[in-house]
Amino acid sequence: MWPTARCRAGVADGTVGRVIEVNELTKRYGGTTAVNGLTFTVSPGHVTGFLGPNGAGKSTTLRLILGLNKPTTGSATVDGRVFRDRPRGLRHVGALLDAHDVHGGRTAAAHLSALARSNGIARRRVDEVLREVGLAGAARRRIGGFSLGMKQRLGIAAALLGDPPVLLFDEPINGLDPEGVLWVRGLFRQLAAEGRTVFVSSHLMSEMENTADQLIVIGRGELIAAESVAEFAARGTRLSVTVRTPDAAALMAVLTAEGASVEPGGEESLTVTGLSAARIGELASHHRIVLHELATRSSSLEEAFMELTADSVEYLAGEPR
Ligand SMILES: Nc1ncnc2c1ncn2[C@@H]1O[C@H](COP(=O)(O)OP(=O)(O)OP(=O)(O)O)[C@@H](O)[C@H]1O
Repeated sequence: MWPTARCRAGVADGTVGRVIEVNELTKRYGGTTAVNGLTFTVSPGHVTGFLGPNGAGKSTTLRLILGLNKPTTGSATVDGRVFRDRPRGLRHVGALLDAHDVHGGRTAAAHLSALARSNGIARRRVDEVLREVGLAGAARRRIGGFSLGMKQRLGIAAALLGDPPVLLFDEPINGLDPEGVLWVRGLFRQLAAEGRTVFVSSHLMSEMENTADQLIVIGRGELIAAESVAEFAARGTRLSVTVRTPDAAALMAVLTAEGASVEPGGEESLTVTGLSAARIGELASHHRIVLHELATRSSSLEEAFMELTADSVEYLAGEPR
């Protein structure tokens, strides 16, 4: 839970815009097109996952939303305006972009105090956010000695410092231990439940499926999907049936003749698509083929993500040695 002292002015007064709008956004670096004609909206009250394989353009898009880089064409706005034109800084949008991008010689408290001062934020927020992210005990330690997980927590503290209605996080789960991962998921959901806009990038669907309720998926700088997690999951729900039988060749012939697509696996198992488990059972019984296993499985969110982004994966590993 939030400390009672937590200020909520920006959130509670309802006057601060929370919608992120990305419109026909393109960013080129010389011959590299990092972002290509992206259009999407991120709304308050949700955790929106921003997914894409390595090099898809997620960090570039977040930097453009924050006004840290200029678009080649198109626009990225928060509350209808380019963010760098807004005077309220960290009190409007909080962001964790790169956890390493901090002065290692400073203490955690000094780092946050400097940010608070330059953004007109009360000093007491420094202690509040340090407590919130579990770093109160490390407040006087130099950041240079922090683990990646501690730096992520510090970056999250900095994002929360101004109690902003809009929050962006670039790969915040990297380096966190299991307790940290659970904590950060709960934190994001809590922030969204408070009516904030929470936009979180990741290259792993598994990190997002228990956290986000909306998804923006990109590949090679282009939009692949913008929908709820439930809608995204439905795309990938291609049912397959796993069958184990000592007579795999005979069953394969029967099922193929019925129009199913059958892939042989190890240990006398077959993976069948295009026929229900019930129909496979009937056919096996009719042909007196013994079954040792008959199980339906639906493809996971991770598989749906891999399928959808397969054509846009830039960096593929070779065959294992
Ligand atoms: N400053 C830059 N100069 C040149 N190319 C850049 C620059 N920033 C990003 N790129 C290129 O733009 C593309 C998108 O990079 P970006 O970092 O936005 O992707 P990402 O989805 O955040 O990837 P990752 O998950 O690996 O962090 C990549 O091909 C990258 O090499």
